[in-house]
Amino acid sequence: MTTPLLLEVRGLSVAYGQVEAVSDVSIAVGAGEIVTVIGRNGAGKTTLLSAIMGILPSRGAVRFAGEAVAPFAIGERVGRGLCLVPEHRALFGSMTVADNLALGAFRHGADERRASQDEMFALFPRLAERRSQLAATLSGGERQMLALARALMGRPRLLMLDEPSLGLAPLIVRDVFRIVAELRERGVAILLVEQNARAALAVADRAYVLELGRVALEGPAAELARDPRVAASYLGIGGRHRDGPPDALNPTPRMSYTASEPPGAGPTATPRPGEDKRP
Ligand SMILES: Nc1ncnc2c1ncn2[C@@H]1O[C@H](COP(=O)(O)OP(=O)(O)OP(=O)(O)O)[C@@H](O)[C@H]1O
Repeated sequence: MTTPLLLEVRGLSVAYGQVEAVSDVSIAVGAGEIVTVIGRNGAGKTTLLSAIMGILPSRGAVRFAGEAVAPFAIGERVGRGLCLVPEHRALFGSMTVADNLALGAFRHGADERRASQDEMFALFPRLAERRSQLAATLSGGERQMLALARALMGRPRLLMLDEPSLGLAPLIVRDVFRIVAELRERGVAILLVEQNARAALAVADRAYVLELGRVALEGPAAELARDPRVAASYLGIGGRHRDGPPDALNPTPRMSYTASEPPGAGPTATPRPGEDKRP
């Protein structure tokens, strides 16, 4: 990766009681990058984002913009430019679109808030048309747009999106991913967690495949999209459907690129503990 690292996660593990949902996960997001983490239901994607945000306790190291974030509570992480749009979108249904947006910039002064709102209404014209409408009455796609816009009101440096395509019609999904690509152009880095592997790999620069809480594959998104195991297990191409066995990429050798290797260097193995590194 040539861009400076914005987010660096090293050896992150998260347990619910005795059950480890995320195990020794290392991922990185460079400034201005879109990085996606794809995986099936229960792979640990939401848990990973929650731990990075400080919502869940974890072991391992998380650095954001060169600083270890462990001492910072959620609000302080937000203040530093780290923002999460959760899967359930967490809007205030009985408040208007405009008021939901204002909440996203509650730390900013009135002038900055107004400027951010104007910017959001330019980026999301449907929200501008519905500025006085209650959030509860919006369509699913509009709710997702509002959740995105509200997060952007805080002017994040890294936006973490948990399944933004969930429950949306294909045309709306296309709109959401178009906005995600546009955010990169505006300098916002994106960590995108998705089950919709096809759309996520199409928009992302780099990708990680999470299986049973572990990184099974990583590399440039375009290369992973061509990887026959990803195609078979996550894109429904070549025989095996994405609803196949839960650990579909294993027991084949775990292939990956590490963040320090140049893109295009070809797949390398990410060994599990006690497993040999294979070519
Ligand atoms: N609060 C909790 N208590 C106990 N186990 C949990 C809790 N939340 C999640 N888990 C378990 O942790 C594992 C990872 O869940 P997680 O929600 O992170 O997966 P996910 O990849 O985001 O799945 P999905 O795509 O369905 O949202 C699952 O086995 C899940 O059942």
